[in-house]
Amino acid sequence: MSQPNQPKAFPVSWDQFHRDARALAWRLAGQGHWDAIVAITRGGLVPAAIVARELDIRLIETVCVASYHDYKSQGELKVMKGVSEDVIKLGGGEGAGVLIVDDLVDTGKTAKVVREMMPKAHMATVYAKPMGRPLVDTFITEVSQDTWIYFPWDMGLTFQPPIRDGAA
Ligand SMILES: O=P(O)(O)OC[C@H]1O[C@H](OP(=O)(O)OP(=O)(O)O)[C@H](O)[C@@H]1O
Ligand code: HPA
Ligand SMILES: [Mg+2]
Repeated sequence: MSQPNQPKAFPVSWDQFHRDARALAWRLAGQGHWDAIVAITRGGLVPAAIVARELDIRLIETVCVASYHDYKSQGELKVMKGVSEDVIKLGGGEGAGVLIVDDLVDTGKTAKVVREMMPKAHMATVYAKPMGRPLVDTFITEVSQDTWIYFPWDMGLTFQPPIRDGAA
């Protein structure tokens, strides 16, 4: 289940993800008001929907970034769609009043590219690893750098052999 270069696994159920994303919304609610959310696709779409519902934010934009092209290694980072100028200018420019949402920050590469587009925006993720943590303003749970987070939309139920049959 773990990635070859990340020996520890942190599987997250839908239930757990919903709880953690809602906890993120609670934390954000005490920190101000946002005019819009920019969701970093695709992983950021799910927490963005939950945070938008909790904070009653109706203006949702996407920034389409892909950094991992397979399940084994980090590929080139590609920005496939940027953020509209209208959203960047909302709170006076440079992303002021904008909340950027992603599922997690790992190396921080994705967050860095998006932050450069909106230096005054607030960056929020549900999970964070130590390398990327300095790039995030608000997050809920930190896991170690050698942990791979398994999101519920990437998983399915599988049969588990009984322990007495030799399961590890
Ligand atoms: O901090 P980093 O090392 O840049 O990694 C974090 C990013 O990697 C994953 O996205 P990915 O590009 O795999 O695409 P996805 O959201 O479509 O799964 C994750 O959803 C973050 O956006
Ligand atoms: O730990 C992770 N889990 C899922 N996707 C990711 N993309 C970067 N790091 C991770
Ligand atoms: Mg992503």
